[in-house]
Amino acid sequence: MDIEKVNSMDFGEFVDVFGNVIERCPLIAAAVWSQRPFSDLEDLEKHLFAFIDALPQSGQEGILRCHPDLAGRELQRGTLSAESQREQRGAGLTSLDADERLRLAELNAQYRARFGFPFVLAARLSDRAAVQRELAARLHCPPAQELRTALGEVKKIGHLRLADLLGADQARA
Ligand SMILES: NC(=O)N[C@H]1NC(=O)NC1=O
Repeated sequence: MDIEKVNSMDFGEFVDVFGNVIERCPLIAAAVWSQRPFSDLEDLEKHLFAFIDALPQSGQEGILRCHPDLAGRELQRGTLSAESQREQRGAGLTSLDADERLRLAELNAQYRARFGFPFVLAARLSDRAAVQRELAARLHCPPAQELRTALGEVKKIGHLRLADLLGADQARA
């Protein structure tokens, strides 16, 4: 998919295609649509991320709260978004044994109790051992620093999802 195609999308198509670049936050794609035309993929990404950066802390925390836990109940129930399912499977989180699942559930709960939002990590850049290690380490970070780290992970996830969307059609072209 090239940038001309992106710039020619009407609102509905644009939100359909880019609405889950930021997990379960289609409002962000909806907001940047009116900022077309984009000069390239990086420009589109810049607008999406600038929207996140401009939000008050409550909005940024809201974005984090839209993310499902890693190896959490939604994975067990099969109710994840297609993107999240792929990412979590890729990191080996669908094949944890019972002890690993329990340990992650405990750490996820401690993290949520401390910060008030779920632990977010770009699973595609990680694996099951690193997820647990990172979660245990980030549990001890100061809240303001942790909010910045978590939003950085949201952007890494978004960057990879955008690359998938724009790379997929290039392969077909
Ligand atoms: N909690 C969390 O990090 N979830 C996200 N991470 C990722 O790579 N995909 C997700 O849905």
